[in-house]
Amino acid sequence: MSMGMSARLKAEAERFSFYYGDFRALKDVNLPVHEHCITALIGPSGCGKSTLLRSFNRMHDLYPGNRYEGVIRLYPDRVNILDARVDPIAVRMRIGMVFQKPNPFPKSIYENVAYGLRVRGEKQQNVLDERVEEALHEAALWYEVKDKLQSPGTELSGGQQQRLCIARCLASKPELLLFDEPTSALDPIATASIEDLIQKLRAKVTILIVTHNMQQAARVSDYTAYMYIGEVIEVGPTTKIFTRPANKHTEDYITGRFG
Ligand SMILES: Nc1ncnc2c1ncn2[C@@H]1O[C@H](COP(=O)(O)OP(=O)(O)OP(=O)(O)O)[C@@H](O)[C@H]1O
Repeated sequence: MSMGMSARLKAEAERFSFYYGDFRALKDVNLPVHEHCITALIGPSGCGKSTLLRSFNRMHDLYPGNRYEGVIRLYPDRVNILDARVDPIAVRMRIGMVFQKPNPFPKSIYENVAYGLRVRGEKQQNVLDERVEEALHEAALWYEVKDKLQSPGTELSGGQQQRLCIARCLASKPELLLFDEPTSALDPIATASIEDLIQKLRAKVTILIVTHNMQQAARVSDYTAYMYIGEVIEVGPTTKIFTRPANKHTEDYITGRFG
């Protein structure tokens, strides 16, 4: 087993289905998410990768007509985060999300990172300063921004903005981080630095990542789940999925015969 492998679960989807109105976008999905590992969701366009990822922090709650069925369990407390009694805001404190396009708030670098802490009621300046610096270090951005913390976050480069968004998530000390194609808007150099960062982050946090780039999945992830038309067809250690997939469909996709 490689460094990132762990037998412990951080989360899992169990017989999970999702509906946009009458349209069933996910069908009885089972997906283990191992603690301190990187799990990649791959599959052809429209197979449901983003829909599944967004379910993990109840993003679909924001639109009427959307419906979850089944279970998404978070460990160690085994709470079903889809339970109507569970507050989605509380879920999003434990499970952060980084989007495809960097989306810093129109605020200073400092305030972007301090945001989640302020929302939680943190008022002590020294605590805020410390957490902001720590999160910027963890996101490998501190040395680039330490002398301009009051500048607008939106004035950073694309790759820096993405690391700022990662720092914003990390400041709240999430247990699980969701990445939705986090490098698709970035150039190859910024992409490499984000990939490097994601790999380092798994020491602190569990990671679930959607990528349309198979090479990226092969490079960064410990586990890969192959999805097709709303189903998880196969999931396992990345090396196995890419060299000895059990399913013919997975093999055809991996070898580029379709998709
Ligand atoms: N808001 C929505 N309302 C209705 N259907 C939707 C909505 N968003 C997505 N879908 C449908 O759900 C299915 C899954 O879409 P999703 O975006 O999750 O796929 P994906 O694998 O992430 O695709 P891509 O790689 O192209 O981003 C598709 O058939 C899509 O058309």
